[in-house]
Order: sequence, then structure tokens, then C-alpha cells
Amino acid sequence: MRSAFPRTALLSATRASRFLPAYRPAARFYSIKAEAASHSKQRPLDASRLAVEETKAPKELLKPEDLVFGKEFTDHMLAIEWTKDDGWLEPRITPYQNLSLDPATCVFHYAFECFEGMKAYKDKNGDIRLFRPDKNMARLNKSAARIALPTFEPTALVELISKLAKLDSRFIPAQRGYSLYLRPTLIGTQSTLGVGAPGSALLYVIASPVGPYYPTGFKAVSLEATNYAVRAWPGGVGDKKLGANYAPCIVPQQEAASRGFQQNLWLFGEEEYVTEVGTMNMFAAIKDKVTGQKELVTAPLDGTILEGVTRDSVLALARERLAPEGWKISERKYTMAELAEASKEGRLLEAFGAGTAAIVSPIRKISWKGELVDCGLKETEESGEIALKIKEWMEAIQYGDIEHEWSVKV
Ligand SMILES: Cc1ncc(COP(=O)(O)O)c(C=O)c1O
Repeated sequence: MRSAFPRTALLSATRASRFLPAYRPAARFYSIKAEAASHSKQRPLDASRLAVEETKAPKELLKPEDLVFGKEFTDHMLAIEWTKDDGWLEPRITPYQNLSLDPATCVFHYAFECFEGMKAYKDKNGDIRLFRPDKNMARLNKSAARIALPTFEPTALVELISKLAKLDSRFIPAQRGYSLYLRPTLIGTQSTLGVGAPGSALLYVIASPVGPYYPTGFKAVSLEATNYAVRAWPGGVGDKKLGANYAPCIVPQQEAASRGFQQNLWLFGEEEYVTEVGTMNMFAAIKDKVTGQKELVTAPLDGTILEGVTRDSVLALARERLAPEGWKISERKYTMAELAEASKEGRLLEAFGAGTAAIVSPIRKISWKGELVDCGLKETEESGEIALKIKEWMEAIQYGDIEHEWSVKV
């Protein structure tokens, strides 16, 4: 494979000797003394210090149609250690490899972990593009700050991720619908059972080539509204992308699946506000009972939903392109009862989830309190008009068919 890097960026022999078969975080050398040390010497994340060790055993590429989400990983990974004493150490791109962590490492005990999900796309000229990476960086920093992990310079991490995406670009099939899913992950690595702010951390990024979410076109999903468990609450951490938010969601998801529903819909409070669909933000297109005004509505950022990058993009595109056609675009609280009433009266035009993985995921029915709320699709339809339009608009930007400030060529 041709190097995407100038020779000068390659590791010198002495630096290379620091590479062990697995990462051995500086955490194990972290001492109590370090805790008392001043923060003044902390170095910021600096992309210019990147050291690259290219793999000597490039993986065989799978056929695009055989890709399964999150199962295959590229040849390389990016890793940057942080210590309270020194700040961010030298970023490294190395062959994809195991981590080596002490069993007492705080991430395993107290869930010092946050992550991001973002994608790199190959455009028609073969150039690699990231979609709104600044948004993912901002969210990762917010998540990190909430759980006492270090924050970083967003532009430096985008630069480093860009280098990883470029180096492993052969893994991104050129066909439409394919992309490279990037998973920046930040963990506390201090080895201690004491509960406190980690004195060391590891920020790493792995990359997984992925195919279209709906290889044969949209397939509308049916949901089960969950009102016996709560995903997030005001003042909690449901608006941060912490690993700890995800494991508790699996049982309600399994419950929904056991009754034949593909996803669960998270409701909140006695009012049963609609919040999120599984791991997507939720949108509904409703006609007003009195005025007939068409409204695209999604829950507000009140701490009970994740601040989705797709949600923000859908809102921006809708405000730009649907509002002039007479649509009202709203971020407001709405309830399951409101959806059920609109459905009964034929005013629920369509509903869909929105997230990085699928862009939009049309919804056919929602099971709620023993009734099936119809979300406006005809038997023969798998998507409503708005969801379809939004998917097309988003893809045109992501794949660089049109130049747009959201699509960052690396
Ligand atoms: C809980 C939750 N909500 C919403 C989203 C959608 O966010 P985004 O559009 O940034 O992918 C995700 C996906 O990451 C999620 O995990």
C-alpha cells in the first residue's frame, strides 16, 4: 500500500522500538506524586507530533456486500495517551492491535468511557470526506468533561482522524451507501479501585468499513413504546455519549424484539413525552388539528436526548428547504398521546428516526398501551416523502455531490 504520509512522518528506529505488541498506557507509571503536580506543564493535543507505524501485514479486503456493521476493522488505529502530569503525549498511528490494561484500570470499574460515531465517505473523485466532524469533537469534549476525562483541541483530533481515514482509505468501497465508520473512544486508564478523577487516559480511534443500512432500499420499522424504564432524565447524563448509557438499553430493546418490534421508543415522565428511538433521534410530521399547518417536530435538547449530529442537520435542512414550502419546523416537547390522536385523525403524516448509521429510519407503527399507532405509511410504502427527501439531501452532501461546508475533504 502506498503511504499517505511523507517519509519524514514515519517512525524513526528509536521511536519504533517503543511499540510493543499492545499499548501499555502510561497509567501504570502514574503515581500519587503526579496527582499533586501542577497542571501548567500539560501539553495540548498536537497533531504535528504524530508518529506513524504502518502495518507490515495489510488485511485482505472483504467484498463490499459481505460487510457487517462494526465487525471488520481497518489496518490501523490512532492512539494518544494523556497524563495529568504531562497532558497529551505524542499521537501514534499503529497497526490495529489489542490494548493491554491492568485489571484494576478505572474504565472497567467505574465506566470512565465516552465515545463518538462518525463517518468518512469517498466521493466520486476518490477523495475522502468527513461529515461535520466539528460536531462530533464538540460532543466528545462535552462527554469527557462530564466524567472527569481530559478534553482536547478539536481541530487537532480532526486532523489526526483525517490522517487515519486517508491511510486506510482503501477500505472504503467507492459505491454509494458505503463509508468508513469512525469510533473515537476515550477511556480512563489509571489503575486504581479508588473512585476519583482518572490521572491518565487513552484516546483512541478505530475504523470499520460499513455498507448501506438498507441495502435493498428503506424498510420501515415498527417500535414498542417503553414506559416501564427510563433512558435519561433532566440533570442526568443521557445527553452525553457515555458507554454507561448504552448497556442498560439492551434489555428493553430485547423486550421489544421478543414481541416482534425492531426498536423501542423511549418515553419520559407521566406525560409520556416522546424522546428517542433506540439509538436515534425521533421526528414526526403532523398536521395541526385546527389550522391544518404541517409541522416537522422533534424533542428539544432538554437533557433527555442525545444531541444528534443528524438531528441538527435534519433541522437545518428542513428550515432551509421545507419551511419555504410552508412547513413549520419545531423543537418542542410532544407526547405519545398527541401522536396517537393525530394518527387516529389521519394527521400523522410520517415519523422517522435520525442518526449517523441509517441517516433516517422510517417508522410504520408504534405499540403503545395495547394499541398500534399507525405512523402514516401506506401498506405498500417503506418511507414517507420527507424521510426520503432528507436522505437524498444528506447523501448529496456526505458524498460530495454538492459542495457544502458540512462535508470536509481530508
Ligand atoms: C442515544 C442516541 N441518540 C441519537 C443518536 C444519533 O446521533 P447522531 O446523529 O450524532 O449519530 C445516537 C447515535 O449516535 C444515539 O446513540
